[in-house]
Amino acid sequence: MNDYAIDAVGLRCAYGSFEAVRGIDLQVRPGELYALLGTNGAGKTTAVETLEGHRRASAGTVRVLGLDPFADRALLRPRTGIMLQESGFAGDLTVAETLQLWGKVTTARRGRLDVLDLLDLGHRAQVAVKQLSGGERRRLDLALAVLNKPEVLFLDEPTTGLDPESRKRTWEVVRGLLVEGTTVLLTTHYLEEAETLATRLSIMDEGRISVHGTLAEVLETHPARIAFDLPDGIAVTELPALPGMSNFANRAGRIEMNSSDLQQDLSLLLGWAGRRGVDLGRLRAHHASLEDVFHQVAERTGAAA
Ligand SMILES: Nc1ncnc2c1ncn2[C@@H]1O[C@H](COP(=O)(O)OP(=O)(O)OP(=O)(O)O)[C@@H](O)[C@H]1O
Repeated sequence: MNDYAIDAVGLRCAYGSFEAVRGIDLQVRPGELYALLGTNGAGKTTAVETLEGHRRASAGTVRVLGLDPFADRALLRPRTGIMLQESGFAGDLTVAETLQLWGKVTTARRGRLDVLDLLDLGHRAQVAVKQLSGGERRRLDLALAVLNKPEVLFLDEPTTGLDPESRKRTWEVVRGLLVEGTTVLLTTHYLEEAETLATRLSIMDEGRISVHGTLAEVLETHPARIAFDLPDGIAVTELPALPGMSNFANRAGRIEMNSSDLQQDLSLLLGWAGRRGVDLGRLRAHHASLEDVFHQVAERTGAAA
């Protein structure tokens, strides 16, 4: 017995001879939001579907609230909420009817229309599902997923296709659930979403977890970046030696480099530019962002973001 709400060790999932998930460890603590990021086809959905109990792991152990999600599905399902990428609503039912139907299926404890108000859908309760906008459908998806006040909520790309306002509304709802103690496993392609909501995160690539930790831990392990335009009349060989520099590149006069000591390298560079009286055009210097880390993971295997 352990204290994790979700605990996967050495998880592997295969489609025939193709192994989509190649031995991942994933531990999510109660009440935290864990974001699973990854390149296209990295295996996120496959991993999450296994945690949801939709498919059996080909190797490794998986526990959700201490139960095996595949073998103990009947016990576990009422305690979890699942928002899939694609939902299959009956378009002719109204929003309220859809909610009532789903409430019966999941023996929802909440099971009433207040969840619609929570997601700003109260005024659409009597509208047929097929008449909802894309964003409203997504919000209805979330309403159904949280209807039974789940202890563990799986959100697979919950805000894809939503406008910024609806996305923020969704984040507020998710934050509210976290305050109530719900554990959330989120997959998303929006890095900002993970930065905003996640306690911890990991980045998957080709079936494996490449990077994991809190946002600060993930960023700490990656170098800062410096970029500027090579001043007119200056040769690359004249630039000062920077002790923390690596991955130096000259892209048609745009100089880019990593720096393991941003403050020191930047002060050396600016000191040199001052003495030479040259302008470092479009100078940019910044600590690693989640986007930088993501691109480095993707570049390692040439995967698309
Ligand atoms: N039913 C299936 N049969 C065979 N291969 C599959 C099946 N479903 C997914 N795959 C393959 O498994 C790999 C992982 O897919 P998965 O959908 O889990 O990745 P993902 O990280 O969720 O991708 P995306 O972010 O693009 O949705 C991909 O190479 C995909 O083509």
